Amino acid sequence: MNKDLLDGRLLFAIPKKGRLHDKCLELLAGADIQFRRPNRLDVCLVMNHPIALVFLPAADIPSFVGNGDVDLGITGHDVILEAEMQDQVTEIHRLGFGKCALQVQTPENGPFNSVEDLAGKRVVTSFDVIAGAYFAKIDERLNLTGDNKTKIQYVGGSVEAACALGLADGIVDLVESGDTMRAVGLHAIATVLQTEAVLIKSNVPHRAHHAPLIDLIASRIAGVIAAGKYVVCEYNIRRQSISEATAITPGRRAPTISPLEEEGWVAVSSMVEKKSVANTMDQLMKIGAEDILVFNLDNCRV
Ligand SMILES: Nc1ncnc2c1ncn2[C@@H]1O[C@H](COP(=O)(O)OP(=O)(O)OP(=O)(O)O)[C@@H](O)[C@H]1O
Ligand SMILES: O=P(O)(O)OC[C@H]1O[C@H](OP(=O)(O)OP(=O)(O)O)[C@H](O)[C@@H]1O
Ligand SMILES: [Mg+2]
Repeated sequence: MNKDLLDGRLLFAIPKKGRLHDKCLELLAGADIQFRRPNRLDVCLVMNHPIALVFLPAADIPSFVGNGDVDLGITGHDVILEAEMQDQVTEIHRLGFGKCALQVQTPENGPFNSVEDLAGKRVVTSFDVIAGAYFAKIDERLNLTGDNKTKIQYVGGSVEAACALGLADGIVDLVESGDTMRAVGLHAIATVLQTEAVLIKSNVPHRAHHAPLIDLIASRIAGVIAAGKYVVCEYNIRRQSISEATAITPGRRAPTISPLEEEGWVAVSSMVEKKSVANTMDQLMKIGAEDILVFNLDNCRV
């Protein structure tokens, strides 16, 4: 692509593959950021905004954003810390996907069942910066020095194979469902950190002229995230039960309450967190609510 085509455009980095890629495409669609990505091209122009999307490995995005090579990006909180870019980028929003934990794992029936047991031994990981700092503190606490310190070795992937191959006494790797860990006979002995996908912007000042567009994208993305988190719950209830109903469905500011044509009855409409809606409906039934309806949100600004 001709570099002039990118002039003046806000550069937005998106994971090109892996666990975060599909969710990012959904977010872009929800935020009405329209583009066509020609086969195998990693840079493409957005049709309805002065933006270019740059598709990069998730682990490279923190340094691209932190160094000001691109303005905005989506990646994991974990890889920002691993790239030591937390002071060069600002996390604008947590995005609610890519949630997992970075955990210290050892063979289930082995001799190392705490990080103190494992300290001084061989640890294999793709997160050698984070794991190195983590074990350095433990080594210091246990007065392990020189050759007795924990030996951290970097591998680029398939970390979980290291113990079975006899290359490691323990690993530090991501765990979501725990299926991978259990499948290879490992168990978690400590959690180093929790992570999820985040929207980040560069702290490099020469990109500041893009601030209004960054605010617009951030607000649209926040709307898409909130729309996935909430549903609208509507129901009818007797007027005398309004205060109980309001306690169960307080809404974000307050529920909308409108009179029904039938004397003594009102209709209530309120946003409710998706994850607790079944429980909310049970409670509404108990106070006599009728015709309880739940609607998904396509998009919102809240
Ligand atoms: N199992 C998982 N569940 C949830 N989020 C995850 C999981 N694995 C990784 N992530 C998140 O996604 C980010 C990118 O990891 P991912 O493994 O998808 O990228 P990749 O290694 O570039 O891709 P691939 O594994 O396909 O080569 C991680 O830094 C982490 O934030
Ligand atoms: O707890 P789980 O739900 O099993 O998820 C954890 C697995 O997901 C990631 O691997 P990924 O699929 O990205 O493969 P990779 O090891 O090749 O990066 C991570 O490295 C773990 O291996
Ligand atoms: Mg991976």
